[in-house]
Amino acid sequence: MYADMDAASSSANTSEDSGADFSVGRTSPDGSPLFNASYSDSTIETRFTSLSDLLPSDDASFSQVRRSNLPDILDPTTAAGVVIKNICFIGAGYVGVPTAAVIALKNPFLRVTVIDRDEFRIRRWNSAHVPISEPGLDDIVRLTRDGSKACSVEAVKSSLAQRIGARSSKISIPARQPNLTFATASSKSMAEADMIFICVNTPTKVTGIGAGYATDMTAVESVVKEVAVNAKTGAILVEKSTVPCRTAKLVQDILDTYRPRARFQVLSNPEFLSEGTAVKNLLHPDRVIIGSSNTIPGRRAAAALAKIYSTWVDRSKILGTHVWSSELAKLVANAMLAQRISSINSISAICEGTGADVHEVAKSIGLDPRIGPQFLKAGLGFGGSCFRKDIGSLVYLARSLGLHEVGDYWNQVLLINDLQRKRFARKVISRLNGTLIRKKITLLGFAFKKDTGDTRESVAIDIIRVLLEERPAEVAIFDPCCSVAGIQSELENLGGHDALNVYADPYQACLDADAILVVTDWDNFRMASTPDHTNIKRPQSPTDLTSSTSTIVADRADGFLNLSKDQYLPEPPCPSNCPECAYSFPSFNTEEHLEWARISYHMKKPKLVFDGRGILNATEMEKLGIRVEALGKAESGFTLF
Ligand SMILES: NC(=O)c1ccc[n+]([C@@H]2O[C@H](COP(=O)([O-])OP(=O)(O)OC[C@H]3O[C@@H](n4cnc5c(N)ncnc54)[C@H](O)[C@@H]3O)[C@@H](O)[C@H]2O)c1
Ligand SMILES: O=c1ccn([C@@H]2O[C@H](COP(=O)(O)OP(=O)(O)O[C@H]3O[C@H](CO)[C@@H](O)[C@H](O)[C@H]3O)[C@@H](O)[C@H]2O)c(=O)[nH]1
Repeated sequence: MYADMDAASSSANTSEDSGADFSVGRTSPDGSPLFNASYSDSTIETRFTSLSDLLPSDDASFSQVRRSNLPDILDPTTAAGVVIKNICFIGAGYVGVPTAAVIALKNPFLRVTVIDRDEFRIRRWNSAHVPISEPGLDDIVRLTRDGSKACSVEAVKSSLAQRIGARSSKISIPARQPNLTFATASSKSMAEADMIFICVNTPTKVTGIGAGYATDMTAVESVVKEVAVNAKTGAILVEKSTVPCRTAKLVQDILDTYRPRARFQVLSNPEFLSEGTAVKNLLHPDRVIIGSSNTIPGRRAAAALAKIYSTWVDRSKILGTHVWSSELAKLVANAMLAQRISSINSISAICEGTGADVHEVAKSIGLDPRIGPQFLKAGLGFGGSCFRKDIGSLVYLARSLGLHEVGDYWNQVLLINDLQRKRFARKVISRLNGTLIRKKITLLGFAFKKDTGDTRESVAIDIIRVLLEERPAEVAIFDPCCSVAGIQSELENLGGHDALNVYADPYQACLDADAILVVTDWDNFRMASTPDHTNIKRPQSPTDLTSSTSTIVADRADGFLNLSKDQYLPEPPCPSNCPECAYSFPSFNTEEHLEWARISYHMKKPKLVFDGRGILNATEMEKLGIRVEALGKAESGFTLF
């Protein structure tokens, strides 16, 4: 797979490179010539002859002035004269909309427009059926998209009132004008924008040079061309998407090619939010990184962006860097986080062979402040749309620079992640006596992590693939947040299979299961924190699947806004034939815990539950007759002493 990469740096004049379809061109680390219509193939060849071509020093537009002589981006005077009134976000996805909505919320005098070519997505953002399930997001979208009514709230309950020292028992909140719009029409929104955020997807290439590792820049390239044609001169382009290091040069090259006389500034402002906590992360970021060129206009553009963030982010958390550092920092942040997960997962395999408990090991090492407790949760490994692709991009970058050992080092993080899923699936098969024929296996969870309905790079798919090879009678799937139709469409990647069934009810999914696999760390799948087995209502008959469950307090992001429900304006009405109104979502109340006693009653012996996320208390489950097998703990029956 990598053989082509070295060849590419010395001989780019291949059939892939010379074709007009840029989607299959090299994208990292220095793909800009391939995206620049003005370069001939011979130009490309000259530019790829040595490693020094890949280094920033050759790039005048990004390194004109020594950094020490540049104005401070946090100094409000640096942005003087840069007027930002209209902002356009391109890409109405998991990053584009939460970021746009929070910027709109905190900057009521800015007009924010989110555009996307996906009409279905835009229609849903303009409806009561927002397409992304993210705690707190629907509140912010409603407030910024629809505006709000004036109202008063009880001061005693309001942290806002406490902060402003209000004496009255009520404080008045004025009406708010809408300042967030969703649209498919792109050229007008781009033409009006003073600042344009690129938030489109940057997946891994699936074919061509670097397939499986390099970033597919098709969407970025396409929107930058549109921006070049439509944007007003002086507009600031912000890379919000995660992109390979030196993409800003690629962007600048495209702009120069299509609008040679216009002047644009290109910034890098990577996003670090995690799904499930996106609103929380955006409202309280650890840091905001703004990368710019080493030029005065570059720093002024960075200062203008810093000013927008500083309406709610402490200036000490806003860091100005060179654009290459900012682009690379995003890949490195994800690689370091994922590396911790693979490191602890590699230890989980050792634990299984030695009798140590990986959770005890993780806790023990996490107490060392130099190591810290975060991202040491052993289990099925990382899924999601980011970690795999971003490490792939880093591996590709290193190998393209001839740093093969460095590439191999980071690639090992991916290999350990794959291994963990395989080990889990093999463990299930082995515990079920090596055969799944005539057996029902239930997967609890399909989303790549809790508190999201996102199924991209779901761990579940890989596990199901292995299970299906053993020809089970049924693989049943339940997730509290993913729609049945959404899971079914993901399963189509497996080529469709009669044995696969998606349930909207967890108890139906678990009925008569030979084994249950906990695949996502949903809090609902944990046992209630104070289990009292004497009080657990046992079903009277195997068909009694109706009893209610205990309640947990969900860690939701609501309340961030100090909002009274009286403030909301009515949501846009749905047409009578609204397809989303007919969508089937799980009937399960997402603020309830599963009743494991009830599940146990309906399971087949030996009542095996495989805990892929380390969220179940094996001792408590044993009281219900359930045997829990987990990654990172000694094999059942293993005794050292
Ligand atoms: N999802 C996350 O948690 C997260 C966090 C940080 C960074 N990122 C990065 O942000 C970027 C976007 O990720 P996402 O999860 O929001 O992706 P997404 O798939 O949810 O959204 C991307 C959107 O871009 C739209 N799009 C693609 N090409 C377009 C075009 N030519 N014109 C208009 N719209 C177009 C798509 O229709 C889609 O709605 C990626 O680079 C990703 O790596 C994602
Ligand atoms: O100790 C841990 C922590 C996480 N995970 C798994 O790792 C994956 C990713 O989790 P998380 O990082 O919480 O979610 P993401 O939404 O993928 O966020 C990551 O990817 C984003 C996209 O680039 C970045 O912005 C975030 O900073 C980065 O945390 C999930 O499958 C988790 O189950 C573990 O297995 N063990």
